[in-house]
Amino acid sequence: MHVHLVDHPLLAHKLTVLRKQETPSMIFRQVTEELVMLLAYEATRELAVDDVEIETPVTATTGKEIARPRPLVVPILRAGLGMLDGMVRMAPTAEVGFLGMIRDDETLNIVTYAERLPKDLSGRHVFLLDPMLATGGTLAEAVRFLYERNARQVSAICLLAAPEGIKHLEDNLADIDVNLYVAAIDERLDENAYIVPGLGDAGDRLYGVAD
Ligand SMILES: O=P(O)(O)OC[C@H]1O[C@H](OP(=O)(O)OP(=O)(O)O)[C@H](O)[C@@H]1O
Ligand SMILES: O=c1cc[nH]c(=O)[nH]1
Ligand SMILES: [Mg+2]
Repeated sequence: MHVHLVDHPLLAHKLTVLRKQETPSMIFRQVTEELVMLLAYEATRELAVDDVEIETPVTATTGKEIARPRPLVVPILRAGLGMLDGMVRMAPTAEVGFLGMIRDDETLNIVTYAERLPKDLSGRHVFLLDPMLATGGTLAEAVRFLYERNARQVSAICLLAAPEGIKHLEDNLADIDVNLYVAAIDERLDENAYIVPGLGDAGDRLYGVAD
């Protein structure tokens, strides 16, 4: 796995807004989108492009377009949904698939409760979106799911990661080539497997407290 810690003053500032407990959901959603746009700029650096012949008002020339097959963006519901709009604004030719996964906060077991993805992901660059990489259980399952559908170019974009989660991915996805883009790697997990200092429950902060 290749870990890309994207170190930039704008990311650091916006992440601090998300961390503050008094930041309301409306601002949290807006700033999440902005953060994703900045991370997407780095995460899409290796996207393939094709030459395309175009006419400017002045002359004929050769431009570039994102190559086909189209990239696939996959937010992991629920919290990953908060990252979707920012990502597709940056990658306008991308298609979107969905994975619904929830971590049982007591057992830490991962349940996949929804899936809407192409059956065959051969040749596609897939971008997984999830703000939080805590134990790494969710992301490891999501990457494995994509791999089993023949995805061989997988990039995961997360806002925050815990060192324990990165280690879990390294240990469990040693056979898969994954690029991980994060805005910060925090100190550790607490006894409830929440990221410290973190930002709390990303899904709840985006959308309100779930039952
Ligand atoms: O690395 P892990 O220990 O697996 O934890 C991270 C997962 O927890 C959060 O989702 P959650 O399960 O709370 O679902 P939600 O998005 O519906 O709130 C987060 O968005 C990740 O998907
Ligand atoms: O800190 C954490 C850990 C898991 N899920 C979250 O939303 N936040
Ligand atoms: Mg949650």
